[in-house]
Amino acid sequence: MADQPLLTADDVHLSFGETRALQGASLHVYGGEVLALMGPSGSGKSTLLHCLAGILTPESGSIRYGDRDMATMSDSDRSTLRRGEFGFVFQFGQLVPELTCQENVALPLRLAGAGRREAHRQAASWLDRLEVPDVAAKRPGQVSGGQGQRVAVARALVTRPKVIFADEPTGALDSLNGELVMKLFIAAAKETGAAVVLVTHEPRVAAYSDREAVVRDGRVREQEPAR
Ligand SMILES: Nc1ncnc2c1ncn2[C@@H]1O[C@H](COP(=O)(O)OP(=O)(O)OP(=O)(O)O)[C@@H](O)[C@H]1O
Repeated sequence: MADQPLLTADDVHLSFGETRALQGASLHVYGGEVLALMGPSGSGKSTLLHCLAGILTPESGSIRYGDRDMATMSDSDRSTLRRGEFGFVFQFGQLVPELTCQENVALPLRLAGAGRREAHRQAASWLDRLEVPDVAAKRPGQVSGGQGQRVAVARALVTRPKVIFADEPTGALDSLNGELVMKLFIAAAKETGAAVVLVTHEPRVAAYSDREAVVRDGRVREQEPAR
């Protein structure tokens, strides 16, 4: 694991109207680790994940990626960062319904400039690793929730991102496939030095992580990294 954090949240505050979702949340995420964000429903886990990913901007406090302050980046720099260096597995609406599952997985590579043939070859290989090669030609509406979730995981990993953000990535999966997805996240962290930040309610899933951080009332209590 790297010495310097890859991502740092420092005293982050964010409200939705009267709801104070984050009230001084601080967190460090290191390259090469799988970090599980746990905590009660409504405690601010997803909001924190969205702030770390540069999707939401805190009202106060800072989010740094390496030595860059996300708040001072332009919208277009933030989207370039998200597209080029981050991978996402979110609960809802992540696959493009008009594209086949293989085209969905190939899409981030195509957006990054890869040729069609190469993008499709890599997409097929990731669908194999996620053990859903048979859904390649189907559209997301024609596959089960669990298959769709594995396609979304393949799409997040295909570009070998530096940070993978996952919100309940195993929620629609049975325990065997949940385990498969967690092992692929761990492999991504260990092979490429990626950081994996995942929100989960399941202690069984968190048990695969290197470290846990508990979010409660918009604040974080994080385990010390093992050194
Ligand atoms: N877009 C929004 N508009 C209004 N309130 C929101 C919005 N997003 C989150 N909230 C509120 O902010 C608080 C924190 O929500 P958040 O989704 O971060 O919690 P969570 O810990 O991820 O919850 P869960 O485990 O149930 O997914 C909650 O009270 C929630 O209702």
